[in-house]
Amino acid sequence: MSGLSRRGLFGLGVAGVAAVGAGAVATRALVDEPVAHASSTSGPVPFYGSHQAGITTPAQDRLHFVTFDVVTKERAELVGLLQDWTAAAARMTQGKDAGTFGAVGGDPEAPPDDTGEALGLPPSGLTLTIGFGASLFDDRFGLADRRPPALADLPAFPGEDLQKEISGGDLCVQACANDPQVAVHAIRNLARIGFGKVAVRYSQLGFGRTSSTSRAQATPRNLMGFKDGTNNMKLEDTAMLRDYLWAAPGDGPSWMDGGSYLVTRKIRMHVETWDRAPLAEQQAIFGRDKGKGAPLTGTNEFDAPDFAKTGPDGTPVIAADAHVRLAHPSSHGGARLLRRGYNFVDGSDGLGRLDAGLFFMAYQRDPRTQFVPIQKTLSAKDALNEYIKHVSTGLFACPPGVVDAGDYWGRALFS
Ligand SMILES: C=CC1=C(C)c2cc3[nH]c(cc4nc(cc5[nH]c(cc1n2)c(C)c5CCC(=O)O)C(CCC(=O)O)=C4C)c(C)c3C=C
Ligand SMILES: [Fe+2]
Repeated sequence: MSGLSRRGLFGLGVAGVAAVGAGAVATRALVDEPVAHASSTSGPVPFYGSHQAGITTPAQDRLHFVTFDVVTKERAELVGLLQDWTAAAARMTQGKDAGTFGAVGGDPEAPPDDTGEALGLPPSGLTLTIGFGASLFDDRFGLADRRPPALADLPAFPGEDLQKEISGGDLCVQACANDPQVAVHAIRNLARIGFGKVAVRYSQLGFGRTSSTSRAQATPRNLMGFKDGTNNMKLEDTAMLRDYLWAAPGDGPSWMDGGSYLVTRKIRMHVETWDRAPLAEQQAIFGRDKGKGAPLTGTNEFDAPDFAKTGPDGTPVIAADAHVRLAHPSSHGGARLLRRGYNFVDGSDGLGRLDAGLFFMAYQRDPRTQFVPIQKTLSAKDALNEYIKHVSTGLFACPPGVVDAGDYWGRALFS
């Protein structure tokens, strides 16, 4: 038993118990799961599927995001690591220890193959999602001709103040869960397994998802107090996901078919300044009401904004520099993003200010026609710019899902 699950069966839910008890049979059933989500906040999310979990999966409450630099020069070692990581990820997402012996089941004279801090905790909706950064496609691993055109470096945007030490990375892993200890445990164990082959470049903790990715979820609030994610792309929007989320055959190299591109931006908020801005100004900046999240031209949260509507003075009710006007698909030829960001507070900055903001994450089919034009517009015109600063950036090609236990993260890229 200890080799199968050191965390026990409680909280696993029906699918999790089946996975623990029935091995390969249960795994096969998980492959057919149409949408990767847990039946409860503590249950398991299926790991295997044609797309990676953690993208359309209803956004969990907690994030531990990490990027790694690959330090080995051997392609075979990198492939071996991806295989080992995949096996550990398949286990941990189902509430098992990272390795088959576990935190306490192995040789007492050897380091345990799991660090142990998730012992007794349920799977908590853990998803692990991998991405490959542009730097992986340099001359080290023979991948230069496999770099997707959509993984083009992001241009510089006005006003950003990017810190190299917390930007980029050869690989990224997004761990999302409804228990922060479960997300941290997963990243820590991947880093442990990668010792000598990869080195952590930076990591970011997040809390309080700032987007809904399913219509079944209530819209959460960001640290500016506004509902965030109202007009996000959601897993129920099947046609939009096809057009704006998943890389399709013919888009680029076939190894990315069924994958998606992740843009990350750590965005510091000047919360103390924001908190001194009048309510009317805050609402004008977003173009939405702070209470219900309704557009300033409507009454309810999901009313469509009317950008043509003018007030008694003849000026637009939703201002020309309002965030939702500038980011709206109608300003970008229909382009959309699947936003999946998290709030962060990294303590204080030594100057009496909270080091707080939004760890923005957005998945898309092609950043060149989605994130880049939207951010170009926002960086040039958004009234919100007075209160925010982009301090880190990342762009990653997230391959399609791992289909079964014989497959591994990025297999099509290396074969
Ligand atoms: C380049 C993309 C975007 C960045 C960067 C960004 C930063 C950012 N956004 C908020 C808060 C809100 N954003 C909202 C909507 C919204 N934002 C983007 C894109 C970026 N935001 C899009 C595409 C949209 C949807 C626009 C639409 O279709 O109406 C909203 C409104 C509610 C909602 O629909 O989610 C809020 C609030 C912050 C605080 C921020 C940087 C710190
Ligand atoms: Fe936004």
